[in-house]
Amino acid sequence: MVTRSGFVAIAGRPNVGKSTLVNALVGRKIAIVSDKAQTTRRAIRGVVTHEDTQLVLTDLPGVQRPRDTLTERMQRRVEQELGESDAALMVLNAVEGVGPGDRFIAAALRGAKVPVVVAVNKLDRCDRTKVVTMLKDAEDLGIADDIFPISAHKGDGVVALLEHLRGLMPEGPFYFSPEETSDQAEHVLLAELVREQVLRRTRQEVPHAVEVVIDDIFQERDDFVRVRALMWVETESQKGILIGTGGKMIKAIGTKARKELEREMGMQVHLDLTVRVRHGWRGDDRLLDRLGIE
Ligand SMILES: Nc1nc2c(ncn2[C@@H]2O[C@H](COP(=O)(O)OP(=O)(O)OP(=O)(O)O)[C@@H](O)[C@H]2O)c(=O)[nH]1
Repeated sequence: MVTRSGFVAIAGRPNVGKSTLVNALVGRKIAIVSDKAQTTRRAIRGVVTHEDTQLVLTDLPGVQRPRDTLTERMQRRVEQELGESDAALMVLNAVEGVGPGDRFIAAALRGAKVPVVVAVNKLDRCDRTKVVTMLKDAEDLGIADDIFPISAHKGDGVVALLEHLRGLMPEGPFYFSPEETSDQAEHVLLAELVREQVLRRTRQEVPHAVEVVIDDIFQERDDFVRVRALMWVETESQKGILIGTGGKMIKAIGTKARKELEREMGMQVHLDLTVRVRHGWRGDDRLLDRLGIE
């Protein structure tokens, strides 16, 4: 059998629904979903294998103007990923319309030497007039001939998009065995599941100041595993918020995160959460390396 395989770099402003789309394409919970901007700090991949074609999806962090060390590193990663991809998929949010952020990303994609596809997402929240305007605006970005109206949330239009992307992949051997849906180390996925619960429960600067690292996974029995996770924050006050009055917050995060881990790992989980303060970790290259953030 002649197989096709390739990498699809997914770009788009924070919150347009990239993670939801990756999940819809892969059909499994891979990328974390949150209504807070910039959830995805690392490039998270999902793998879709269908018949003779394999797509490796790279869920890129939002392309943004560099603000601090971490964001500059993100930017470098975005450019590197585009250079190593076979197609780029830009996601737009039809509810918010095309804005300066989208044009900034479009400009970055214009230099890409691979086919660019645009997905206009969240159509379930738009009326007909808005959809027509949005498709026109998407076309006016001038980066893609192929524009797909979709609802990643409901799954509408996702199959057509997937079929189109499959057609863009060059001939080549599969990168992953057909059963694999993600190349992430298990601990990265588990850490993201814990962090998702932090994002859901905290406000303002706290969500983005928190990084979760899985410190230890100890399989005690076939059906029981102990997971130790460290939550790094930048200040004592953030630590206080995460722990909460009488430990209420950390308990709530831990309970929900444990259930998510149990679902992911398919066994009983004991989750041990510790909060640690690391002042200014965003600017610390050594710590970023340890956390696996490039
Ligand atoms: N109504 C509707 N909501 C959607 C759709 N797709 C995503 N959302 C919602 O939009 C929000 C952001 O979705 P994400 O998938 O986290 O967005 P993202 O682009 O990955 O965001 P970052 O990772 O933060 O850059 C979530 O609340 C999703 O449930 C859609 O098709 N329709």
